[in-house]
Amino acid sequence: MIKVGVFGARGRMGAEVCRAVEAADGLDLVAGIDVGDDRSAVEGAEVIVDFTHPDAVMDNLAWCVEHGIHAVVGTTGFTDDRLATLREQLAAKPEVGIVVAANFSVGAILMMHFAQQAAAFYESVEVIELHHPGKADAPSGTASTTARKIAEARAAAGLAAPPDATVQEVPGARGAQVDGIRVHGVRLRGLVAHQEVLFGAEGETLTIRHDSLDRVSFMPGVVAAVRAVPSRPGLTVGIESILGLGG
Ligand SMILES: NC(=O)C1=CN([C@@H]2O[C@H](COP(=O)(O)OP(=O)(O)OC[C@H]3O[C@@H](n4cnc5c(N)ncnc54)[C@H](OP(=O)(O)O)[C@@H]3O)[C@@H](O)[C@H]2O)C=CC1
Ligand SMILES: O=C(O)C1=N[C@H](C(=O)O)C[C@H](O)C1
Repeated sequence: MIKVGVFGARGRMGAEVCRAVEAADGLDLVAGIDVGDDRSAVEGAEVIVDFTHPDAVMDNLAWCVEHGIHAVVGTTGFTDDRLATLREQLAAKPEVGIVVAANFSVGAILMMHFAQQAAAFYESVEVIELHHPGKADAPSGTASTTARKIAEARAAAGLAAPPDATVQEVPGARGAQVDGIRVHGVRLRGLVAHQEVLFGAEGETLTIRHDSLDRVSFMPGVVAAVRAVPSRPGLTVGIESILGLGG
């Protein structure tokens, strides 16, 4: 049995993770805590799952590493600087593993993988992410990750910047840019988590779309990461390698 604790247990994702851990063979939910709760409740855990807030997650992870507890992290907000900080902290505790992933749904991971493959073949590309209005951040972690993967693939293929007249009568009308890729965010009651990647070339377009219609879609990836992390010391970014997709 792997003993699991959950940070953010009363949140949208944390509550779903508690249910998934309780239902999963070989996992034992030690405790779920939220804002204001004492972390000592999860001290018996071997793995912590964190779905909290970008402002809280680094402190939570420093605590996990200090206590020698592995972590599976879905909370967004991971810049290169934050990942470098985690690597430094883990260097002092080489037996500890942390898996950080912007998205745990298998479909979203495939969507990013397919987008990366398509990127070299299209002059134009834009990313549209669509989420529930309670989302803490914009653009989504998934959209930023997708844009970075596309930018890397374009650079490797020697593509120039996408064509763009950059006319914006209203600032923001053309969205944000992540590594030179346009990213647009929609917040709409009724949505959960959705993304389209639009590619264009002379006379054709290709749209890759993924929809998480329910937060259960993230659970197989979370459970797989919880099972994998005790045998993966150090930092793992993304769950592609856990799912056997490489990366
Ligand atoms: N990687 C993935 O596949 C996915 C990632 N996410 C990400 O997960 C994060 C959470 O999303 P979501 O569940 O919708 O958000 P919610 O706001 O519903 O839940 C977050 C919970 O964490 C609590 N919390 C905040 N700080 C702490 C802390 N220091 N210790 C313990 N609990 C804390 C919040 O309490 P309070 O409300 O009192 O502040 C809240 O209950 C976001 O960054 C989101 O982008 C979401 C879906 C999938
Ligand atoms: O906040 C959310 O809901 C989600 N957050 C993650 C992100 O920012 O990419 C994953 C998914 O999009 C849902």
